Amino acid sequence: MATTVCEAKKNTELRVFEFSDELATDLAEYVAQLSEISVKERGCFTIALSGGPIVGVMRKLCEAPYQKMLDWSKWYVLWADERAVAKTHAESNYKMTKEGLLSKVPILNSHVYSINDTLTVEEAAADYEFTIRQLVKARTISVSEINDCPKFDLILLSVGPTGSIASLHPNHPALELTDEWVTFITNSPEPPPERITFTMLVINSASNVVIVATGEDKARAVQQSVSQLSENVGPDVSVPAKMVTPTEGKLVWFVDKEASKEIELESDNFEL
Ligand SMILES: O=C(O)[C@H](O)[C@@H](O)[C@H](O)[C@H](O)COP(=O)(O)O
Repeated sequence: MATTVCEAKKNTELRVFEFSDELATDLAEYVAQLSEISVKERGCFTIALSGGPIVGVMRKLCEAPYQKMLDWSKWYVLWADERAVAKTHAESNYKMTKEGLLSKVPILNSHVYSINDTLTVEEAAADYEFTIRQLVKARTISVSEINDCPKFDLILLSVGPTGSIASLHPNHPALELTDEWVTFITNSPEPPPERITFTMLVINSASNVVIVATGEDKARAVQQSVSQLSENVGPDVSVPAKMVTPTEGKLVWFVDKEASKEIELESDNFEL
């Protein structure tokens, strides 16, 4: 199977890859292009990452030509969600990112904004929102003209088997928050239970959102999230990934063969 690219609806694209290496290569190229555009237009590139397979699929950015080509000194790195554990803990998204990306490319330490792991999860969420407010105030992070929300150049997410994204899980009240930028949960169905997460408000205010789906256990979630992309449906809190519809931005799904098993690419839902 060659790489399949579908324009599922305006500003939403679905890319399906036969091999994981192809997915990683295309993702690296896509992130590199966004970085180049943002640095040219705004002088910096703000990216928010999540956990799961994200750092692994970004691996090609640490290799030639990107390792030397990208203007890493202009990158500002934050997390769309983080587990409330110490930064040295095996489950810390920061630790995973440090080992897989930050230690391999010349991103400035002063441009890396991790969660304060000495606070309670509730305090850490408020503290992280404050950090983001300062970056918005300084215009390091752009601002949405619609709702004054932070407008990240890229939010890079991975979908969970239930359709979760960041640490927003199906039917969780956090999905319906309309004021907060960052919130916390204490009952994540996936361990560890305490996490902080961007709200849908911030995710949907980004200039670009990427959702990565790898592995057969994501097939159902991908099908549920993308099958109605071409229709105008209201928010469906039972499938958080389906709620990702950037207001002024673009969404691209990077899906591997296994995770694409339940979608019918030839259906009327997609224009090939
Ligand atoms: O820190 C986290 O747990 C995440 O940010 C979360 O969004 C995760 O990436 C997905 O739930 C998919 O994770 P898996 O691929 O490991 O199922």
